[in-house]
Amino acid sequence: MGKRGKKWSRKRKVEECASKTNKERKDYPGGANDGYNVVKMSNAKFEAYYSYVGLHDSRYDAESGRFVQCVSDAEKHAERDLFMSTLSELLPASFRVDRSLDSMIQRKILDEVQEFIGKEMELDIELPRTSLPTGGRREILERVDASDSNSKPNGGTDARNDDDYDDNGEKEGCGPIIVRRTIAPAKAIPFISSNDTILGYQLSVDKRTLRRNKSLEKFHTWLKIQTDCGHITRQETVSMIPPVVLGAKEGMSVLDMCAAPGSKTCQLLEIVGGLPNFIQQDRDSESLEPSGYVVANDADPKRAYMLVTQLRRMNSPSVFVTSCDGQFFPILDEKSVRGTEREGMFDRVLCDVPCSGDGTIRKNPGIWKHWNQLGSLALHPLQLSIALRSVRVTKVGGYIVYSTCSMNPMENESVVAELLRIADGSLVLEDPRNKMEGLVARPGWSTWKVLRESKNRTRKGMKEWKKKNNPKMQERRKEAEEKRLNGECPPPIESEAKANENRKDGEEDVENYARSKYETIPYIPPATWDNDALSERTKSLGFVEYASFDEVEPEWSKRVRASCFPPTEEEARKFDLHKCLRCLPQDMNTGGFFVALLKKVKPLSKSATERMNFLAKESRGTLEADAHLCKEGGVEDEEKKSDNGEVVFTESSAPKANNISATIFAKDLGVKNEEDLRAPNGKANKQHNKNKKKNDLGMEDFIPADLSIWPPLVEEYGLGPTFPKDQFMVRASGEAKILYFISKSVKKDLIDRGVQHRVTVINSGLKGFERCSIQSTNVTYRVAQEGVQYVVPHMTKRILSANMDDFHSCVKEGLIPFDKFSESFQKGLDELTPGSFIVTLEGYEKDIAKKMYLVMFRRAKKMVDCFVTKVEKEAILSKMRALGYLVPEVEKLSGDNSEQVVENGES
Ligand SMILES: C[S@@+](CC[C@H](N)C(=O)[O-])C[C@H]1O[C@@H](n2cnc3c(N)ncnc32)[C@H](O)[C@@H]1O
Repeated sequence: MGKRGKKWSRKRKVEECASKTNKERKDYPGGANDGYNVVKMSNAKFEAYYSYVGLHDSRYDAESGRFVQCVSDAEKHAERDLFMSTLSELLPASFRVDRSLDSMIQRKILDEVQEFIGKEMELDIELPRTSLPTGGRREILERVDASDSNSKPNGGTDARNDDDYDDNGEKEGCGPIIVRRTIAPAKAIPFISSNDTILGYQLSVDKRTLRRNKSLEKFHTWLKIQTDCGHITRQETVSMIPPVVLGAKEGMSVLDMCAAPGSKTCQLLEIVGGLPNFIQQDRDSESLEPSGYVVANDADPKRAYMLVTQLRRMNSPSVFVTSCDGQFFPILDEKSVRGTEREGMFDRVLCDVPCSGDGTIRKNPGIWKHWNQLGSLALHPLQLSIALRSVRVTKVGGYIVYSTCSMNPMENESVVAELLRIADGSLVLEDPRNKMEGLVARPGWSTWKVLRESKNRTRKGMKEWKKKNNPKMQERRKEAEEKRLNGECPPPIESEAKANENRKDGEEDVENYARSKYETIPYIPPATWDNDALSERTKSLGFVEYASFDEVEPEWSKRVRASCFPPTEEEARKFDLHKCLRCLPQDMNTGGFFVALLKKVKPLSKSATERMNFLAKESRGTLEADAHLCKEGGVEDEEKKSDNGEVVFTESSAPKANNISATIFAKDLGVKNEEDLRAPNGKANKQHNKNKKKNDLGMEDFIPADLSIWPPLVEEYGLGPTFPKDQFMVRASGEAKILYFISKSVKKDLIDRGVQHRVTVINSGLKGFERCSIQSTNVTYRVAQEGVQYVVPHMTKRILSANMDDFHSCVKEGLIPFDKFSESFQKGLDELTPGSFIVTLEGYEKDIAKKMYLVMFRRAKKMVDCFVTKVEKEAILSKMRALGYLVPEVEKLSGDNSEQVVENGES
C-alpha cells in the first residue's frame, strides 16, 4: 500500500474513533441506551484533591450575600454535596443578544425574548441518568420539588441513603427521570448588559432538553434563526465574564490571544468593532467604519479557521484572524513606527489560555475519566509564558484579563502570582466585581497546597503497565523464566534485575491507577474534614505533597516549579489575590471559571522580558524559539548579559546569541546577510514577501490588492473619490478571487506595520468584491453581499431603490421576471445593462447599520437574480419585520444562485 493508502486508513481510524465518541455522546446522561457507556460522574482523585486543597472550605451565605468560611464538618459536607450534585446536572444553556445591533432590531429581539422568558410554562424536564457518587439525584429532585422558582438554593443538603445505590454509585433500576415543572424558560444575566438593557439570558434547561422538549419547540426554532442571523450568540454564562471584565470600549485595539472557537471574540467585536447605534443617515464617510478592531489569534490553525466561520456572522471589517503561538506573538511597539518609547500596541488583551478545563466537566463529562493533577502542573509554564507575552504587547495603561475554565490553583492563582512577581510593579491586580452586577464569584486564594501525582500514574506509566501485562508478553516472560530455571539461558545482569524489582513496585501502583482511572472507584466522602485525614486520603491515592520548592525532588523540579508555590506572606499582602474571581458551578448553576484583571502601569523591565523569552524558549526549544523571535525583527542592538555574565537570549540578540538558528532562519527567508533579519520592515521582510508567496500553513500571503484592478470597477459602479482602494486585500499570486475590505484602523495598525509577514493571517475583513466576469464588458468583479454596506456609500451607478413590496420580492423569489415588480422599479431595471447591481430599501439607502441592501444580477433576458444566501435573507426578513413590514413568520426562501448564473455562462 502506498503512502496514500496508509494516510487514508489512518484517516478512517480517526473517523471511526470520532463516531465512537459521538455514540458516547449520544448515550451521555439521559441517553435512551440503558446502562451503555453511561459516563460515571465520579473520580476519586479529583474529589480527594479538591477536598484537600480547600475547595469546600467556604460557602455562600444567602442572607448576607457573602462567602463565609465553613466552620463545621457538616457545613463542609453540605458544600461538597452541593458542588458534586451541581456537577452531575446538565449545564443550562445561555445566550446573549448582540449589543452592536441596530437599536430598533435589538428592541424587537428583546421583546421576543420577553415572550419566552417572561411567562411561566409547564415543562417536562429530563434529569440526567447518572451515577452519583453521593448526594445527587434524589437530592436534586427534592430540591426541584421544594422550589417554586427556578433559583438554585445554596446551603445544606440531606445525605443520601446508600442502600438505594449500587457499588458504582448508581441508583438501582433507575432510568431517565422526567419531572414536570412550571417555570419560565430563562432568566436574565444582569452583568451582560449595555446602556442599562440586559442582553444576557440563562435558560432553565440544558441544550439537549431545549432541542427535544415539545413545549420549547417554538423557542428553539426562534433561537436557531436568530443565531444564524447573527442577532444572538449562544454562549455559556461564565464564558461571557472575561470580555465584560476586560472593559473594552468602542474604538479600542484588542487582542484575543487564544481565541478559538471564538465566542469571547464575538463579544469583544460587538463592543469595539460593531457599528455604533448612533450612525445615522447624515454621517460622513469617515464614520462609516468601526474605529476599533480585534485581532483573534489561536496557535492551532484548524481552530483559527473555526474562528473565521464564527466571526463571519458578525459582518465586521475590523477583525484580523491570525494563527501564531501566543508565546511569540509579534511585538509591534509604537516606537517601531513613530520613534517614541511607548511599549505595546493593544489597549486590551484577553488571555484565555489553554487549560485542563475541569470547570467544563458538566458539558465535557470525559474529564471525569481523564482528570489528573499532572496535567495542570504541565500547563502552568505555558500559561505563564502566554500571559507574559500578553502583558508585553499591551500598552502601558491598558488591561489584560487572564482566564481559565479550570478550578485548579496551579493554573490560576499561582500563574497570576508569578506574573505579578515577574512584573515587579509593572502590573496591578484589580477587582472587577463592581462592574459585574449580579455576579456571584468567590475571592481568589492567597495560599494553597502543592501536590503532584506519583510518576507511575502518568499516561506513560499506564502504557508501560499495559505493555507489561500484555498476555503474549507475559507468556514469553514465563517461557524465559522457565528456561532460566532450567539453566538454558543466563540470569539477568544485576542492574536489570534491580530495574525489574523497581518496576514490580511501580506495577502495583499502576494497577491501582488503572483501577481508579478506568473503572472509576466510587469516592467515599471524607469521614472527617480533619487536615491529617484528608492528607492521608490524598496520599493513599498517590498524591505527594510539598511544603516548599526545596522539598521537590530534582527529577520533578521541571514539573513542580517554584512558581507553583503560594506567595510569601509579604507578597500575599502586596498581590491581593483575593481580587481574582473564582466562579464555582454551584454558585450560579454554571461551569467553573477563573478570571483575573491586571492593569499594566509601566513597561516591563529587561529582566521580565528576558524571563518571558526564556519561558518561550524552554517550551518550544531553542532553535524554534530563536527563529520565531528573530522573525519579529529585533529592535535593540545590544547583546544582553545576565548577572553572571552569560549571554541571555532576547529578541534583538537572537541572531547573535545563536548563530546557527539565525543562519537557518536566514536561509528559510532567502536572506544572505543575517543582519538583515534584524531590520524591522527591512530587507528580511521584503525578501520574505517575495520568496514566500505561501506561508508555513500553505496559505498564500495576505497582501494589499494591486491598484491596477480598479479602473474598470470604478467605471462600472461609479466608485467615487472617497472609495478606499487601499483598504482592499487579496491572497498573493494570480488573479484574486476575492477582494477583502478591511477597516482603516486594521490597515493602519496592522497591515502598515507588516504584521501579515510575521504571523499567519487566516482571514481579515469582509468580502467586498468577488470575481465574476460579465460578458461583453471588461468588468471582472461584482460586489459581494458580505461587505456591501461599505461599498454602496461610494457607488454612484447601478443602485436601484425599491419599495417594501419590490424589496420583499427580491428577497423571496429566485429568478424573477421584470413584470413581477412595480412599474417604477421595472423602469430602473430596463435602464440597466446586464451585470451586477444593488437594490436598497427605500428610506434606508444610506443607513449602513441596518444593511438593507441586496446584491442582484440583471440577466440579458428580462430577469433578475438575487446573490444573497438563505441565512442572510433570513436576517433581512427579520429586520423587515422589525421595521413594521408584515412578512410572514415562515417564508419559503430560495437560496443564492450566483453559482448557477456563472455556470449558465451569462456572467
Ligand atoms: C480555552 S481555549 C480558548 C477559548 C476561547 N477564548 C473562547 O472563548 O472561545 C484555549 C485555546 O488556546 C489555543 N492555544 C493553545 N496553545 C496556544 C498557544 N501557545 N498560543 C495561542 N493559543 C493557544 C487552543 O488551540 C485553544 O483554542
